[in-house]
Amino acid sequence: MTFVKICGLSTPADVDAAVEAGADAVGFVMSSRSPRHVTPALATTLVDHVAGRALTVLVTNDLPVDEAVTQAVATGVDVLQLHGPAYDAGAFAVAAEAGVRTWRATSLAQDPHPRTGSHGEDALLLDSPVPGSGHRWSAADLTTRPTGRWLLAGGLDPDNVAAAVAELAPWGVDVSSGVESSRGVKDHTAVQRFVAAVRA
Ligand SMILES: O=C(O)c1ccccc1NCC(=O)[C@H](O)[C@H](O)COP(=O)(O)O
Repeated sequence: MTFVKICGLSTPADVDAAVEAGADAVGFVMSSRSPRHVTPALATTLVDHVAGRALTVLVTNDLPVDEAVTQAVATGVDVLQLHGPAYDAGAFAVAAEAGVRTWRATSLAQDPHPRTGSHGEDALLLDSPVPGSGHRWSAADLTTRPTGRWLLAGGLDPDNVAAAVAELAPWGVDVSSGVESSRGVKDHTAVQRFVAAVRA
């Protein structure tokens, strides 16, 4: 069964909508310039609200790795998603030394031949170059398809996700702006439609 992560949640009602729709994971973004940014206090509240009903993922692209690890531990998330070129293999080693499980988010522009686990990560998320933008990258450019635990992301929505899954057979999918009514505001009906489309 395809794993589903709904990313960029910022209220307890968002969490309930994702979990009740059947999402496997929920993501909380800690990135100063994101419309989905959550403070450490809010992230902790949201993780507590999940209460084990889904995997919790802290996502960042601009925190120094030490700070990201500190926040992952403090908020109690299951996984730290280090997103983009700021994080090299050394950064993943820092997280591993602290006992923090990681996912690595990259794009074909950054990493033309992405390989799950190349930085010691538990899963790979293949995204567009601008995270959370809804930009759809071309699967035709994917010459080497990752194997193992990899998630497809970037421009997915309830109407295109089934075809994307059929075409690329990823281990999982991730969505943010494709299930929003306006930037940073989750549309709970769209969340439900997205998960149902993947499951169907
Ligand atoms: O969503 C953000 O604003 C964001 C900001 C900084 C780093 C990562 C961010 N999102 C991470 C995700 O995993 C998104 O779900 C992924 O980029 C897909 O986004 P979308 O194309 O909008 O579905």
